[in-house]
Amino acid sequence: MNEKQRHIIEALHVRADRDPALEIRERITFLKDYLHKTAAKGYVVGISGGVDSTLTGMLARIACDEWTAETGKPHFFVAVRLPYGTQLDEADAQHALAFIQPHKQLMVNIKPAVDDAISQFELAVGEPLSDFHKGNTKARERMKVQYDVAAHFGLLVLSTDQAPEAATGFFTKYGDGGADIAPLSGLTKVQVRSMLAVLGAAESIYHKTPTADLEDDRPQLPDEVALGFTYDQLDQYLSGGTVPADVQEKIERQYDRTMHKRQLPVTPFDGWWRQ
Ligand SMILES: Nc1ncnc2c1ncn2[C@@H]1O[C@H](COP(=O)(O)OP(=O)(O)OC[C@H]2O[C@@H]([n+]3cccc(C(=O)O)c3)[C@H](O)[C@@H]2O)[C@@H](O)[C@H]1O
Ligand SMILES: Nc1ncnc2c1ncn2[C@@H]1O[C@H](COP(=O)(O)OP(=O)(O)OP(=O)(O)O)[C@@H](O)[C@H]1O
Ligand SMILES: [Mg+2]
Repeated sequence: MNEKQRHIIEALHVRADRDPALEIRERITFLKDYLHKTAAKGYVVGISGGVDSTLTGMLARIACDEWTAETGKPHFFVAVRLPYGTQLDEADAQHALAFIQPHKQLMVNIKPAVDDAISQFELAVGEPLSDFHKGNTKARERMKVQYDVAAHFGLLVLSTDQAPEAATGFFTKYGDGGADIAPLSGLTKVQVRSMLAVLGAAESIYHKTPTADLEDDRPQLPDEVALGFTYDQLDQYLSGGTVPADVQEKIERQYDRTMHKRQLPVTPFDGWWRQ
């Protein structure tokens, strides 16, 4: 393992030897501890039908149940469906909701807001926003809705970010990257899947192909196609293993290129970007 790989693994708190049952318990405790500290009434997250939000939602629902029982005060988890119009894999999102059993479910169609924003952009600039950039607008609109729900009900917004996404900056800055608390931090993708399996999710849920599903022109595009390497390879690298040299180079380049996404806005007092 070279120095760079060791640095990335440490910076992202990845550990290959995590026991799924133990991780479930520790992360639920973390979510309860933060409710205790902040006196928030619970948590909210967007449920897409993908593995990351399903695990995040399940941990949050259990944490809220336990904290309600322990304090005698009601705490609750709100799941928000945030489709852009009709979602092709809506059935998977419904399966995820049935598994999680959130205390409250909401559905906000982000299409009118996103379409309005990009048509006003086009009016102002005189050129259309690309389909790729429109994808990031969708992610930011989802963030906005989750913050509205959090403010209205006195909740905190959950991030679904795990180690492979953090390492590659594979999230929208201030979109799905914008949240209050990140309970899946440091987990590899296979650890996320194993935790869902231990929690009793159906195989169709924990084996679902990851997709950001942000582009109109390439619906359901698998993350692995967009990234140019596989989650297994990313997990392998983040677990201290060996991957083909070209993949290693791509991962490390992507990590460096997206350093700004793992920081607060750059100030004159920060040094990380000068290195
Ligand atoms: N060096 C630098 N220092 C400080 N800021 C810098 C910067 N370079 C760009 N920026 C800023 O960052 C912006 C680019 O970042 P950003 O807007 O995030 O956009 P970008 O990283 O270009 O795109 C987001 C990527 O994440 C993927 N994604 C998004 C959302 C969800 C998921 C998923 O897995 O579900 C995946 C998406 O498919 C895409 O590949 C620039 O427009 C600029 O404002
Ligand atoms: N259609 C959607 N409805 C509600 N929330 C969404 C939707 N699309 C994305 N999100 C939110 O954005 C987050 C980031 O998406 P991402 O694709 O990384 O995670 P995922 O869909 O949960 O899992 P996977 O990576 O396996 O697809 C989701 O976890 C979810 O909170
Ligand atoms: Mg997804």
